Amino acid sequence: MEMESHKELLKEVFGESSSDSEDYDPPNKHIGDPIPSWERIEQINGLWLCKDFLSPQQQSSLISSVLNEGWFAEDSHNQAMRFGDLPSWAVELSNCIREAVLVGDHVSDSTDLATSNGGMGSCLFPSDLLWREPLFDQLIVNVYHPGEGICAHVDLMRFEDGIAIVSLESSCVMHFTRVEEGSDIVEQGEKHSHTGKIPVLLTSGSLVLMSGEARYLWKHEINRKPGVQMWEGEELMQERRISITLRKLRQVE
Ligand SMILES: O=C(O)CCC(=O)C(=O)O
Ligand SMILES: [Fe+2]
Repeated sequence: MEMESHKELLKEVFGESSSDSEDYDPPNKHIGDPIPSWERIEQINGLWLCKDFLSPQQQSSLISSVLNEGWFAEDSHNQAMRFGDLPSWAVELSNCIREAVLVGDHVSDSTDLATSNGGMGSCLFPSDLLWREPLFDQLIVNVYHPGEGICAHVDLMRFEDGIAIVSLESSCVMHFTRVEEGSDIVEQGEKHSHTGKIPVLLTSGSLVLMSGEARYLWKHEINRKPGVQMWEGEELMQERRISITLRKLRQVE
């Protein structure tokens, strides 16, 4: 049933697949099987990645919607921010995110039983965040040209917990570093690189969810300077990258 509703929702959001697309089978996807698979970044509680969130068709349609807004008509414009009522494609994207969490939940529950001790990190997206209305009311679209990235930061406290990032076009590596690196919190056991940076590969169509520790205790950055964007021993090709970040403004008391 849930699978059906997800399918219906995707159809509603991105339209019925056109007849000429019937012979097109996106890689790693089975037709009629849109259940998203969630990957937990094990070193970072509250950080989840859904690599197959958007099909290639959905990605193209989303890129068109974004570019049709006309926000990036001039080359010097590389960021657009919207508050409150979001464009319909962003509302639809939010709905898809909620649905992907609901449908994917079961997958993560079963893996968690085997791989985690049931701590905070095992929760894909806390239900109080998932059911708030609206789920998101702030949107940032970033367009990155080759060489451009974003410095290490924790998102501003004016935003609530629960942040989503959808990636489009060029893949990139986002690095996560603990806030107060070098303080007394030392992980037992497994050692990571001496920099303590955790790399996460963001491919086109992927969705990242950050909540809890991932949102508050880790900085994230994208450094696209030559030689930095390495994945599995290879440097990633850098062309244009578009990201869509969705957040909720904190209520001011
Ligand atoms: O472009 C991205 O993937 C991340 C953007 C981001 O971290 C931000 O706008 O706060
Ligand atoms: Fe950010």
